[in-house]
Amino acid sequence: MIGDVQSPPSLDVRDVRYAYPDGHVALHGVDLTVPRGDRVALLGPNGAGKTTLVLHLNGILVATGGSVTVGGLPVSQDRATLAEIRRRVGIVFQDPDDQLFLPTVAEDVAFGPANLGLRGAELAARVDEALAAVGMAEHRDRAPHHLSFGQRRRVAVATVLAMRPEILVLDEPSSNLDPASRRELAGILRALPVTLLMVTHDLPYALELCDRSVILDQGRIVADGATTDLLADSDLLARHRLELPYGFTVRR
Ligand SMILES: Nc1ncnc2c1ncn2[C@@H]1O[C@H](COP(=O)(O)OP(=O)(O)OP(=O)(O)O)[C@@H](O)[C@H]1O
Repeated sequence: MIGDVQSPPSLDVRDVRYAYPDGHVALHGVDLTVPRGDRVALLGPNGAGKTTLVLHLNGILVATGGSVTVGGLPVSQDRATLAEIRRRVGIVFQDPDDQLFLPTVAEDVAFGPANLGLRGAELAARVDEALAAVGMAEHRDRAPHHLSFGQRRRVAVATVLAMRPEILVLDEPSSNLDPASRRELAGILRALPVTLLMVTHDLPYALELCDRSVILDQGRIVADGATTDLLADSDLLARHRLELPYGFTVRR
């Protein structure tokens, strides 16, 4: 998708630094801009700082230095701002069960927008729209714990979409999915009219969904470019402990 140059970027991370309370420095000055409508993969080996960075995007962690701006609004700990930032940044965590806790799918999807004050027909329309976007409309009255893992992941995506986020952040969206569910989710994600930042170790998934990728390693962005170029660079991948599946090659 082509970035919208008229509006502020969905995400603007400037020189973000973060040290955990034990003194471990996890981010050493990260810069990342994601224009509205783009899909970007965030790659990197275990311990690179990907989760730490994601937790800065909606103010769960507070940077030791630098700034994060979402759709032009700076992340801050001010209550009203933080509530708006959390609406704008929809994070889908790896385990859908962290996001589903109500008796029915529809109630789980309604939870966020109801907290924003939506009621009645407006709320119902929001729920229908989000469930339709992930192909789960027919399951609206089922119990989330009766669904398959792949279906629960889709519902978790719907809970976030129902907030009409500025940016959808997905943590390992393809993990634990069988090949058909993985492919179906890719189709769903590709069709969403939303800015997307996808954290993944699944390099073919990054290639399939994101024109652009960034590689984070030891708390620093070490590459930022076309996914095809990055994945075709075997030296770059090896330097940062990234591996394509056996037999999978990428040509520029
Ligand atoms: N609560 C914590 N206290 C101290 N250090 C931490 C804490 N959480 C993470 N770290 C350290 O910060 C660094 C970055 O961790 P992070 O979880 O952000 O990496 P990641 O790229 O998400 O890794 P993975 O791919 O394994 O999920 C690691 O060195 C990790 O050990």
